[in-house]
Amino acid sequence: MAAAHAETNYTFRIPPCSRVPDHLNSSGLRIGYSVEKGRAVYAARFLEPQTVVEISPVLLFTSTEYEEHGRYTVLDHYTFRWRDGRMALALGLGSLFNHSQNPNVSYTLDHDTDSIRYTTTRRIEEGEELCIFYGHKLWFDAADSVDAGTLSEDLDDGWGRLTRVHNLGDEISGLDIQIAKYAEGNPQDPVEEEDLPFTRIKLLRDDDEDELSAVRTQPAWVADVAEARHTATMLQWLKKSGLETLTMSHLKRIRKQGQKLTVLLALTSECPHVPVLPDLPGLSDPYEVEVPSTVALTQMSLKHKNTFWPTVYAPRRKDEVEEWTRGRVLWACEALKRVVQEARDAGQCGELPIATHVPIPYEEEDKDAAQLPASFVSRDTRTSTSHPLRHAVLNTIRAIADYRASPTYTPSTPAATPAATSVSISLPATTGSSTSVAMEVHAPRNGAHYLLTSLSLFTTHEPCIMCSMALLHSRVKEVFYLVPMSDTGGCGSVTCVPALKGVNHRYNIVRWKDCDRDRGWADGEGIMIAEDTDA
Ligand SMILES: C[S@@+](CC[C@H](N)C(=O)[O-])C[C@H]1O[C@@H](n2cnc3c(N)ncnc32)[C@H](O)[C@@H]1O
Repeated sequence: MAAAHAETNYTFRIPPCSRVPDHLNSSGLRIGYSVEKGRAVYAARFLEPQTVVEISPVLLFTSTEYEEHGRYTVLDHYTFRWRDGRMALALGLGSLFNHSQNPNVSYTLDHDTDSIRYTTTRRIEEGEELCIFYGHKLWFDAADSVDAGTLSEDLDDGWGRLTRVHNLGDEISGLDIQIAKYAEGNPQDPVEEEDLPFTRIKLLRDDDEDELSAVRTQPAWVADVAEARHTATMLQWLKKSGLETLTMSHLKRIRKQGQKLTVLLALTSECPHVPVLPDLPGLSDPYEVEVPSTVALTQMSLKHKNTFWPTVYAPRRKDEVEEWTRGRVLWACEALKRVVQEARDAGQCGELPIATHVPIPYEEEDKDAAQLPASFVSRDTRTSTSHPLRHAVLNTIRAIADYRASPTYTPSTPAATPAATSVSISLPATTGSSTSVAMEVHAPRNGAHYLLTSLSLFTTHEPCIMCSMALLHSRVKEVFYLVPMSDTGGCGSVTCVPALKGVNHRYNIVRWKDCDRDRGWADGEGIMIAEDTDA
């Protein structure tokens, strides 16, 4: 929704409240009146998130008709850019949704049925106004946003301003709405489970660290104490020394190996220099050992971690849900947007419109563990390579393994570069020419580690059973997908591979909401494939 032309030469008046009809649609929306905005759509009752609240048929104008007439009329405040340069006027309630910087309704242009579908993006209370997002370049002073004018002038934030909104195939998608929503506010703020744009099908089980190879460690300073009676003195000294920090709270202070007692002094990351110790008989010089980076969540993980250093055991409460912050949700929305773009491009090049993306992890802990200085994007290349196994997921797994395992590869940008730098890496042709690596160099790569441990994989379509199994073997941390594949999916539809009995690894599965075939907004993204395709 946006005025197509800034130079409209008529006066638009906000209709007076006496003109508001008594109207209630079957989803519980009514027309009301707001002094600043004119007519508006309100919730007559509580509405669940992801509810389709209105489907408006549209009246279409040809581009000539619109250019010659429509744009000089009040229609210019109400029309949406449709296909082939046509303009659409939403009938029903569709034309009465006002604009908000924090919309609670997303909309999808349905070119097959010539209609626009409006869906709530969050829980809406009775009496609340329902608003959509018109774009950043507004032609009026928005009542609920002081920043809107500044944005339209100064900020190219990916919406591409109004013209982008109007371009064919670039309609405001559900993802754009979500990105705009989570870009606002404090990135540290937690997001309620029900407000997340996705559903977590399978949470990471606490046995994710059950393998010894998955234990993440870091160096720490320790010292041996010759006599047991001196450990208490050392602990008292430590408290006063300033070496102890909260980040050590998952580690016990003393390790006993046979008769040998060792005291944990400090994490090397927090105390780069050799600590100066008190003058105590039999105390060794400080030396470094590897200690676990995190608390032990399971008994098995505790056993493994204790082989490095005695660790605190803190199992999660049953059904405890991992918390998501606004920043992390934004990270996920942007990663998904990237993968949708890649799939759409692939489709336009004659490939199946399926793509995968492994971004640099959001959490610092995962960043450290994964040591992935590059984000990886792959598309399905079965068509161009005439190879049945060139699925997007397999191409990504292959690309990351090749990149990490190659002993000869040296990033063209030195690893010591202080700021993140984008460079391109050529990958072996066997993965298909479409695998690209957007490399942001932050750290030296880990040449020995070819798995996807600690990494999140985003994919447009639910992976097939083969790919779901490959992801399991690759030890991926979590898989996000947009389109469920009811006939072929191995992450919840036909079967749930990581939940099968006997598998030696489990990963989280996260499914985007409202993306069902023929119903959800993903349907309008140009990436739909036959349901019996293995994605
Ligand atoms: C599609 S119409 C929405 C319905 C309109 N309020 C009416 O009464 O017909 C778009 C117009 O509504 C008004 N409008 C929409 N959102 C607004 C907002 N946040 N603040 C002020 N006016 C708004 C602007 O005048 C805009 O040109």
